[in-house]
Amino acid sequence: SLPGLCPSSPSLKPKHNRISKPIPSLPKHSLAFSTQSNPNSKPVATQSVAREISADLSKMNNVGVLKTAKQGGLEKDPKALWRRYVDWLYQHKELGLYLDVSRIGFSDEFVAEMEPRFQAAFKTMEELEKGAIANPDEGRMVGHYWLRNAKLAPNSFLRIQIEKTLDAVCKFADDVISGKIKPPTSPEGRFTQILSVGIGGSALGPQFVAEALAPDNPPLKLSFIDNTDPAGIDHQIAQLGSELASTLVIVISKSGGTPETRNGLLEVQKAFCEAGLDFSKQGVAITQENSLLDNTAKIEGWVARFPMFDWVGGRTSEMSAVGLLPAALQGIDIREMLVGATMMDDATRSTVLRNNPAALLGLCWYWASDGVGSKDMVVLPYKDSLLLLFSRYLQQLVMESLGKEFDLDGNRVNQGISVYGNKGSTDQHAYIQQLREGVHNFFVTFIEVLRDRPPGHDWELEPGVTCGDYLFGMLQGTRSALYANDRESITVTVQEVTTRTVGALIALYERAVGIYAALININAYHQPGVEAGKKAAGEVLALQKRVLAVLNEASCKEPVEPLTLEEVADRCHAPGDIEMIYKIIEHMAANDRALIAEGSCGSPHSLKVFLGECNVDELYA
Ligand SMILES: O=P(O)(O)OC[C@H]1O[C@H](O)[C@H](O)[C@@H](O)[C@@H]1O
Repeated sequence: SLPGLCPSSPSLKPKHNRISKPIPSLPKHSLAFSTQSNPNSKPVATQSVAREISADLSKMNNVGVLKTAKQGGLEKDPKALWRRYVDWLYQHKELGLYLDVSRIGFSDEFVAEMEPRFQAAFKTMEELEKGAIANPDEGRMVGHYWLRNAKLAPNSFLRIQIEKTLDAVCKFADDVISGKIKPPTSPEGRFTQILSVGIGGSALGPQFVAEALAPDNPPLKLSFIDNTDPAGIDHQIAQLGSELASTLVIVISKSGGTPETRNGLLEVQKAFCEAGLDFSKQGVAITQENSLLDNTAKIEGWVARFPMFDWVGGRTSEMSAVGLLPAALQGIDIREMLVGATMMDDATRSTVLRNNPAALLGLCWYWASDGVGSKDMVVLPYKDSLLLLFSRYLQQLVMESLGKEFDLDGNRVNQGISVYGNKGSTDQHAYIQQLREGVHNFFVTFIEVLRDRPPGHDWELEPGVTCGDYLFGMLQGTRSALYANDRESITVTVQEVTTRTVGALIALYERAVGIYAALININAYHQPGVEAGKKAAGEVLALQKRVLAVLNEASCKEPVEPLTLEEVADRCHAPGDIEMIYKIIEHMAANDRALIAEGSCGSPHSLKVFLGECNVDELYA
């Protein structure tokens, strides 16, 4: 065993006189080094051992580069930390964006070991942007970078499509805002509301941009139906009330067939019908050409249709019509958002790690989560308006991209990084307790916005101190408190929340995910796992139809024949699905669509059910 690893060694004596279990004899390549903040802890591996490990590791076949064992705990000497901070600080001068990675403890050896992988990742990115089939599982190109710089597109056809769509979005938004395009009957004589119907990447981008950038009094107010929850849909429609007549409904679905979105559309069309309104005069579709949704909008003569491209994924579609149209209709300068993204794209094309903020993020993620997602990514924007960007939007971007079962070589890797968080300082009053003292299974990303309020609006709530100073203090204090307990963190700083910086932040994380995916050798651009859930949901609905048919038949008998769960399962020829049949009946009974003749859902074996009325047509359907 190596010197210093023996449990009796003073450097490893536990801080609280608890009996420490003897450290098991460790295999040669998985040296465990104390990361306790014990001041006496010293690197226990000598340089020669580290070199030996490093040499052997490079021969090991593994998901990623196993990081060189940590040399002791995290750096705690303030002078050394300051040097590390300055040495690694990334700054994008024009964007006013900083990236601080100094509180992630990667070693120089680790950076050196990773260099070849980063060069390979940069090459992968270069080929992706040139039009390579970067999504091999679906045989698709990956072109979200072209959306903000059409000249990058691999051919003139795509370039023209991108440019034409952007111009069409801008013109349509101008015409709606000016009242040139208006609803047929509305007191205001113009559109005043937008109702976006879409889910996942067809909702999260528009939602976070609206929260981050919409003016307090936008020309059209945006609301969302992003689920197939009847009560949620009713609530959104009720909120619109009579303004339904001046509501532009934008239905967003890349595939054009997502069930939740289709249900939302049908529910909204029903509301229009009940209000005596012609939906086609207020409907807009954003979908792939010739999709079911596109053809519906075409046949029904909706107000407008905008294309989505198969080389843009839902989670990277904010710079397509999906995000640009809702933003433009709220008066947001979408061309500025594209400029910010373009500037960041240029920066994240650098092949020098230290000059590439996305690569620096990838380095931190790999180190902190061992390249296998061993730690979660807690994201804390200390700015209310960035909550959705850094919680639900980033959650989808990271987890739907990286959470994959197989790598590109077909190895089962079950990869991913879990993302959660809301906002600071609010979350300090929720779960920071566990982060500071509990299970150490995360690293933090702080998002800092330097400008607290527009110029001239600041106010001292006590001599020399403003509300924003508290927010600043809370961020810095939490960062220090976590680091003092060996909790690592990254800090992204922007001057203020502007259209340009939001565009840059989107681009930064899109690229970071792409580079990290290359480091761990996975396809970041498909989502096979989502299909499994959709298929299973279809099977439940098919079973529900069979249950209804069986209950209907029993209910048309004279006298009515209430059935037990076993009888329903047998008549559905699905004895193995009795639990799902019970759940279906429970759901129908709760919505007055099945009647309980005997027993209760609390004791399934006692249940006898039938339908309230016999549907003769169904009998012979
Ligand atoms: O835009 P749609 O085709 O309706 O898809 C909406 C969402 O569906 C699935 O959940 C995909 O995993 C998401 O990436 C996508 O954003």
